[in-house]
Amino acid sequence: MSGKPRLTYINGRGRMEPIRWLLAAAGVEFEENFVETKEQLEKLIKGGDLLFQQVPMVEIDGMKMVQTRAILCYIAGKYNLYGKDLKERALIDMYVEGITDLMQMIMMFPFAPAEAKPKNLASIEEKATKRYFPVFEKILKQHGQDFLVGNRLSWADVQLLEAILAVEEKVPAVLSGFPQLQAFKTKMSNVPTIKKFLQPGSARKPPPDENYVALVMSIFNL
Ligand SMILES: N[C@@H](CCC(=O)N[C@@H](CSCc1ccccc1I)C(=O)NCC(=O)O)C(=O)O
Repeated sequence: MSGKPRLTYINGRGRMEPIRWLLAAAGVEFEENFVETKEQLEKLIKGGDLLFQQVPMVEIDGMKMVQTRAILCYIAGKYNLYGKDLKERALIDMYVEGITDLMQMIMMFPFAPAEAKPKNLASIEEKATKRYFPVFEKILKQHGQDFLVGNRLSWADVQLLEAILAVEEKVPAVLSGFPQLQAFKTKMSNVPTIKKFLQPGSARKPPPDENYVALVMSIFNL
């Protein structure tokens, strides 16, 4: 037993990627157990470790945690990335939930039929530039700190950086109208633990491709 958290999921972003980001930002090394076939998933289910017969599952502090948000909340609390008090935690929850709504669109994009993809991409760009990014541009301008909440790194900063990079993979110029977010991206990308995660060879997973889509479809009933 290494003592490190152990992540069970497919070798791809999916629902586990925000967990990888948060652990990496916290400077926590982790192990990965990749589910590669439907049979492996069924074996895990039979083994009784998956509370709702689903992954992600993270083994941490003697627990076999499931449910992505529950896992993220536990990690944020454990590694002091969840604010200094209830009100800061409330802000972090609001920001993270909003960003998660945007990330859900991105997470499901690869599975849309080809004819729907142009419309879905336009919708991602529309929501990013008209609903979500303007909110964080204003917060950063008004807050006058490097971080979204308080004056230190939190889960919200990590989730926003992940979302900025994910949208830029589809819409490279998406930050052209958001100078505060451009500065935020540069500063957050240079936080040592995040900078290390952004280096090639880290546990960060690549953008979804057709192999990833085939893998997910072969294992899960999407
Ligand atoms: N509420 C749960 C949902 C977990 C979930 O849907 N897990 C899927 C794998 S992620 C699937 C996935 C992978 C990539 C992109 C989108 C999606 I959805 C699963 O185990 N399905 C098996 C089953 O439900 O029987 C969470 O947040 O963790």
